[in-house]
Formats: sequence, structure tokens, C-alpha cells
Amino acid sequence: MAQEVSSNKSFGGVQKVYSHESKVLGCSMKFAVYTPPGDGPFPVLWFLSGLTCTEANCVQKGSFQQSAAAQGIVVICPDTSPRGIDIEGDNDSWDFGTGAGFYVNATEEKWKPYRMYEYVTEELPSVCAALLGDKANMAKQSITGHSMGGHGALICAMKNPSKYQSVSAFSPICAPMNCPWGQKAFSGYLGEDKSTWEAYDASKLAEKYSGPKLKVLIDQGSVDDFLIKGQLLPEQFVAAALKNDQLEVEYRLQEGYDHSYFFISSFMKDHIEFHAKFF
Ligand SMILES: N[C@@H](CCC(=O)N[C@@H](CS)C(=O)NCC(=O)O)C(=O)O
Repeated sequence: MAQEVSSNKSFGGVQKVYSHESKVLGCSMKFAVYTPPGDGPFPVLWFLSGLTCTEANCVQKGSFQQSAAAQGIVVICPDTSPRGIDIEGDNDSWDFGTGAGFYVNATEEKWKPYRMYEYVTEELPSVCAALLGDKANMAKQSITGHSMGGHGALICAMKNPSKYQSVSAFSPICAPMNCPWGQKAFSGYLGEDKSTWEAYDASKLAEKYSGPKLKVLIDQGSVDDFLIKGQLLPEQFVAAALKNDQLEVEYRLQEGYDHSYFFISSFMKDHIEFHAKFF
């Protein structure tokens, strides 16, 4: 069972952080849960963070609590990789290993504990269902995220038709097979056979998605350095999605915004209200 680490009243609801022993990852993990005021059951929005983040970044800088309180939505923020399992090299770079799990299930022997896909789509939802009881309606879930977490949100939604009511993303890594971050992560976690990478590439999944019509909102800052350096490639996802009638994508290029949480917090209300429409 999860243990409470901290609890702070926020906009009439409560922002908590918990820790628990993850069986899937084989380590102790923290996650954050915001519950709005009232009795529930409330729908659940997942927020997946980006490279170098923990469960804390969005809680402290994402500015979601006021809108989540107003709309009556539980918001859950997981961590971004296993912690403290000590694989040689896991702290050598900021874009691979610790803080950079990329929401895949690693198949390379050395990185086998890196199963963040299973963790965020299966284990943590079960833990939260048990923890939150009548407060949360786990039949109504949606997912969002930033950068690496935007990639995570898009792939989780497309790989699990009907599990999430809608999906959104802030500056997502849209075509990891074709960018340096994704190529480094996928070759490390999944190995050199690129055919196995396609199962975790949002632009490839957008070509094949055939579930119920999925609503997608993407916001991207126009002066985001990582956009300019070709790490995000939203045009590849948008082009693939345009050819697929089952994907309804709204892509917004936001003038003058960068990659930071200043950008995320500026549009968080829009994203919460977007998801609220489909619960
Ligand atoms: N190397 C830089 C860049 C990494 C970066 O921009 N990470 C984004 C996600 S890809 C982030 O959310 N950083 C944490 C923050 O801004 O709070 C760092 O260590 O922060």
C-alpha cells in the first residue's frame, strides 16, 4: 500500500505525494495525487513529465490545481524512471537512464527494470484505484504530458484504445525514431532492431491507430529550442494523423513560448478544460 509523504491543501482540494514499492520496477517510487474538493467519484487525468523531472515538477510549476478543482478532476503525476536501482551508467547523462525512462518497457538485458510503460498504464492505475477508492472513477481517465511525457501520453492513448477518453500534450517528442533523444533512448532500452521501436513511436502509431475516435490537443511553443533542434518533430505526427480519420488533432503553435513550465502553466487551464469535455 502507498504511504503518504506530504499533504497540502490547495484550491479547496488536497495535493498529496505518496511513495510505494513498485513490483514492476523493483524499487520505491513516489507519485503525486491532487484530489479536488467534494466527495467524488472524480475522473482522473494523468500528467507524464519530461526529461530530468520527478513527480514534483508539474505539482510545483504546472499550475493545474485551480482548474482541476474547478472541473472536479483528480490529477496524478508519476515519476519519470525507476529510482535507486543502480544500473551502471544510469546517471551518466540527463537524457538517458535516471529521469529519462521514456515510457517504454526495456528489452535490453541491462535495462530490464525500466518498464515505465507498464508502470504508468497498469501498475500505478491499480495502486491509485485501491488508494483513492470512491474518490476516483477509474473508468474515466485521460492523459497528458510534456516533452518526453507528451510522447508518453500520445503512445499510451493510441496503444490502449478506449482506456483514455482523450489525450493532450505540451511540446511532445512526436517522432522519437527520427530524433536524437529518441534514437538514444530506444537503442539503449530496446536495442538496435528498429522494427521494435515502432510500437513506441507516436507518428508510427498514428498511421495505424484504429480504435474509437480519439481527440488530441497539442500545444507547442514557437521558440522552443528543442523544436528548433529537431527533437520534437510535431509536423510528422500531424501529417500521419491527418491521414487517419480516427484521430482528431488540434495542433496549436503558440507564438513566443519556449519549452519550460512557464509555457505549460500558461496553457494548463485549456488542457484541463479540453479533457473535462470528454469525461
Ligand atoms: N538539461 C536541461 C534541460 C532538460 C529539460 O528542459 N527538461 C524539461 C523536460 S524535456 C523539463 O521539464 N525540465 C525540468 C523543469 O523545467 O522543471 C535540464 O537539466 O533541465
